[in-house]
Amino acid sequence: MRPGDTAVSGPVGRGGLRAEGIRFLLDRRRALAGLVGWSVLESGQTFLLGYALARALDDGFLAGRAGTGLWWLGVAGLGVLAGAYGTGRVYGAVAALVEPLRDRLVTRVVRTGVREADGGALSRLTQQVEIARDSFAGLVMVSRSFVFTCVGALAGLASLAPPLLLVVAPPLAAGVGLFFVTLRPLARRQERFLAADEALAQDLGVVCPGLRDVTAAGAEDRIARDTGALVEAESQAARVLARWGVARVVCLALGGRLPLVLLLAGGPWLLDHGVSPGALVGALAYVTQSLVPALTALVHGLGTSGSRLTVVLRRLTDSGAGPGPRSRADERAVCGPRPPSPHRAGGAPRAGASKADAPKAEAARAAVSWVPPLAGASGSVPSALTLSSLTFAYGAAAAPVVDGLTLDLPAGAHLAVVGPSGIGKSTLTALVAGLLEPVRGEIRICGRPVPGADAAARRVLIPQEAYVFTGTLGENLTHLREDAVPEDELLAAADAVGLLPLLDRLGGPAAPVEPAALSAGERQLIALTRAYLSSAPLALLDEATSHLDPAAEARAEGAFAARTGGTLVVVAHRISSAGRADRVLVMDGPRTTLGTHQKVLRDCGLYRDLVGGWEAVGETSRAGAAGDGSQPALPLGDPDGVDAVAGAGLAGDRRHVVAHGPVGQVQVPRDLGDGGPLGGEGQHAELASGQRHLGGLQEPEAE
Ligand SMILES: Nc1ncnc2c1ncn2[C@@H]1O[C@H](COP(=O)(O)OP(=O)(O)OP(=O)(O)O)[C@@H](O)[C@H]1O
Repeated sequence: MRPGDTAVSGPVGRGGLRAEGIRFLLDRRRALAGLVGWSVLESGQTFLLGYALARALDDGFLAGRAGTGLWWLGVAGLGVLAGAYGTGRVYGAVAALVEPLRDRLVTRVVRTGVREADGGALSRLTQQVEIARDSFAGLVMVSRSFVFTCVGALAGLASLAPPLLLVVAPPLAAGVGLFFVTLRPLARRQERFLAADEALAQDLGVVCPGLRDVTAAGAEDRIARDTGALVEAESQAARVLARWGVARVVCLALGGRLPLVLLLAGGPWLLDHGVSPGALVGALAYVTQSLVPALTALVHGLGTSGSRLTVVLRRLTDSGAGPGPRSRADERAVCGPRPPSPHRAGGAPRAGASKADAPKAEAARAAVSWVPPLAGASGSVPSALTLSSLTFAYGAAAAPVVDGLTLDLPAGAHLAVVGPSGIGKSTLTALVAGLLEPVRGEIRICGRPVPGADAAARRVLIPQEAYVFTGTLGENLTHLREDAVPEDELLAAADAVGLLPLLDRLGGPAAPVEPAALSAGERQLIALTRAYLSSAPLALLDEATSHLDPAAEARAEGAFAARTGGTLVVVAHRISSAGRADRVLVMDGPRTTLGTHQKVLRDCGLYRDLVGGWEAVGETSRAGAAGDGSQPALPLGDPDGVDAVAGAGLAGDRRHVVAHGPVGQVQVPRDLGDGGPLGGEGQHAELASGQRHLGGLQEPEAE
């Protein structure tokens, strides 16, 4: 390493950066001299371009001496060859300047990376070093090219005819001057834009992988607000930058186009005042072939590479070369300081949560706070859930999945949604959760519209795939609560939902949880208990108990149904869920049937098919009652109402979830009672294949 290559230590400000840059260049005087030498050869080519063209016309072709004209053109050709050779050597000289810069920066970041033992930071920083090298090389090339092109062209103009210099030089100087005046404010705006872009990229890097969790936690409004603010900030920075970008156009027009216009418009006058036609053509060649391209490269190159280099160098030299931005920001050399993430404001990652999970967990942490049911004008308590002519389709030309659905659920109601697979049950819950917007109609939870400012606080959606993060069990369970949850409340919730055995086994609320070490059913129990503990009055269970055994499912649903002030909507995974609900909504394409289990059983053929057939009611009911004796059967034919079915479980269900008729064209025997004539293994297999057509209403797992 050379003496001047010692790594810089400590933060370096703007002034320090400039001084260090000058020192760096002074240390490389030889490389700079080589660069100048080869650039002179290049500028000789520029000089010859217009001069030889003027001579070829004036002394050759216009004077009737074609040989002389061709000779001068040959000279111009040789100039091009010499210039090309010079350009080739220029690259070598630029490399002699750029590579030491790269080595120096790499040394610095490797030291930092090794010291901090952070491989990721090291990789990002070395990537930024490459960006710095490329930007520096670009900067050297365009500024050098502009200077030597100007020297060659202006010398050529002066030697052809001094009036030409007077026409071209002033507007060129004005354009270049304006460019340098606007360079600093423009670079600052560019930096601001890059910083805003980086902040947005970092925010999206946290939010996007956790979108499912954000949705599950009902944090959409908050995330949309926070990320939206960053989008708006970037948009604002881009607009300001674009306004300043207009200055570049003015520079180019002034320095490049105006000389051309003046030469053409003033052509007759110039010709009358001693400028030869060849000299005028030579001047036009200088402007169009040399000055305009060089000025354009300078304006675009210096504007972009310059500010990029400044930003990257500051990032690399400031504060011991911190790790810098990730993701998209690295690719774009977007460096600026990282603003605090709005999602982290006021909330450090929970103790025990892994680094990887913390952002997800924070993103998912929704402000689900209790919103008391609003009293109407009359003082009456509004319905827990109201759907008015709700209509939704997945596309403008698509058939509606939900069509004119009207529904009113009082607080404390327990609704089961059933229907064939793909009929729209999850779509309905997504609409109620505010994840989809209706095409027509209205949704209200506790009297307030969905979507709406605080809609997410009034419902909690538990999807089939349960979200559990690395942390303590207690952190997982209280994730949706803003306030501290007393341990006895937590234990009571765990007991109600059926989590207590797992809680004991893991070692209590303070025990660490490793999501991958839990079964799918255990994860569902944790998610269910978390939702149970949340303050949201409406719980939406979208096949959220699919991995639980029937008894555990019954217990969890029962807990939600009994939750104080709680209203429950269950997309039924098993038909037994419908039996436990006080209302059943059967979705059958655009047709829907709503009522108590008994009423729907009477009125809806599809529901009868789903539960085993109206005709088989008495028989199956009896068979169910004689099942394992531990749980009452689904009372298909019992007109006394739904109360009797609470807790309907395995034995009854297994007899009833037998479809015949139109559902999925499944032809399954009606009676598969244990010990019956069709109760062998082969029939179980047949039933299992039939289940897949039963619209999410599945038979309990085969024993
Ligand atoms: N994002 C989407 N874009 C377009 N169509 C969709 C989308 N999501 C669902 N659908 C369609 O909407 C219909 C209803 O789907 P949905 O998931 O609501 O049914 P489901 O009753 O919940 O089904 P399952 O019981 O199998 O979960 C289906 O035909 C499905 O293909």
